[in-house]
Amino acid sequence: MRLLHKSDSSVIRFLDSVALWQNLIQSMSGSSRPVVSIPDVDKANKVELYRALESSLGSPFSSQPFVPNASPLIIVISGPSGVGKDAVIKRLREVRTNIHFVVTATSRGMRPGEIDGKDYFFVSKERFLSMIERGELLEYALVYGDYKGIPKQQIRDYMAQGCDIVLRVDIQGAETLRKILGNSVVFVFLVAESESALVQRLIDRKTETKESLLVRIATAREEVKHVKRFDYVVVNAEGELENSVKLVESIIDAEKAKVQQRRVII
Ligand SMILES: Nc1ncnc2c1ncn2[C@@H]1O[C@H](COP(=O)(O)OP(=O)(O)OP(=O)(O)O)[C@@H](O)[C@H]1O
Repeated sequence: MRLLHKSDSSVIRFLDSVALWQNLIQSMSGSSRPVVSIPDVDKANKVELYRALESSLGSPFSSQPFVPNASPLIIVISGPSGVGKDAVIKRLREVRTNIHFVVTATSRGMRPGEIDGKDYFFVSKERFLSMIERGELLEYALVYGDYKGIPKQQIRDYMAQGCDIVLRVDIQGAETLRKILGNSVVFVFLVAESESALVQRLIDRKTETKESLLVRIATAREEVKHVKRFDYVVVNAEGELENSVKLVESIIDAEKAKVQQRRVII
């Protein structure tokens, strides 16, 4: 007597399934349908064989996709100041079509060079307050005296067109969205390879005063502790922007290949 190997059991399973199919075909040919002879695979042409298999199984082979199209995703990108959120999103939008980057509404005045509807939707404070009252915003915050918020309708409109949605929020915004949307959206934390790299990037950007540099770096120290509440972390290492974008693309692709898709209702 010989012990059954794993490979033996897979052969048996395969033979079982062949037998099952044979039984099925036999039981089908027992019905009123005429018995169809299937030509030999090495002799028949493809169409002939296809038709014969179809007739034997009793119904035309369906061209319907086995799996429905993946639902549109909402991807929330967050991370400390200066880590490269804007840079990653800008590149992502260049390399990937069918993505809509949500334009935030703000009550602050337009700065020179800014374009309404592209950089922000600029609205009056009164209009912003009425948007809050009517529940038109997914999330909003008062930042240094100005309101900023995410308009729901924009997300709905683009999702209805089949677009994936990218939201860029600070860590607090991500926490709020997690509370509102739970696991129905994907949370990506962008981080530099080290604190030192992050500080150098902020210095190189030349947009900050020494005071604001201190605030941003001290805040970043606290913010990196929040990484555990995110679904994915992407290290945007110095000079490796393309790799970071590729990783975000892979995250989107993997999410779309999930059997249990995230379903979001805004
Ligand atoms: N992988 C990278 N390597 C080198 N420089 C980078 C990389 N990613 C982004 N940068 C640069 O770092 C600086 C900060 O990036 P960016 O403005 O995109 O950060 P941010 O996270 O959007 O910051 P904030 O939250 O303050 O708006 C920019 O000058 C950007 O060009």
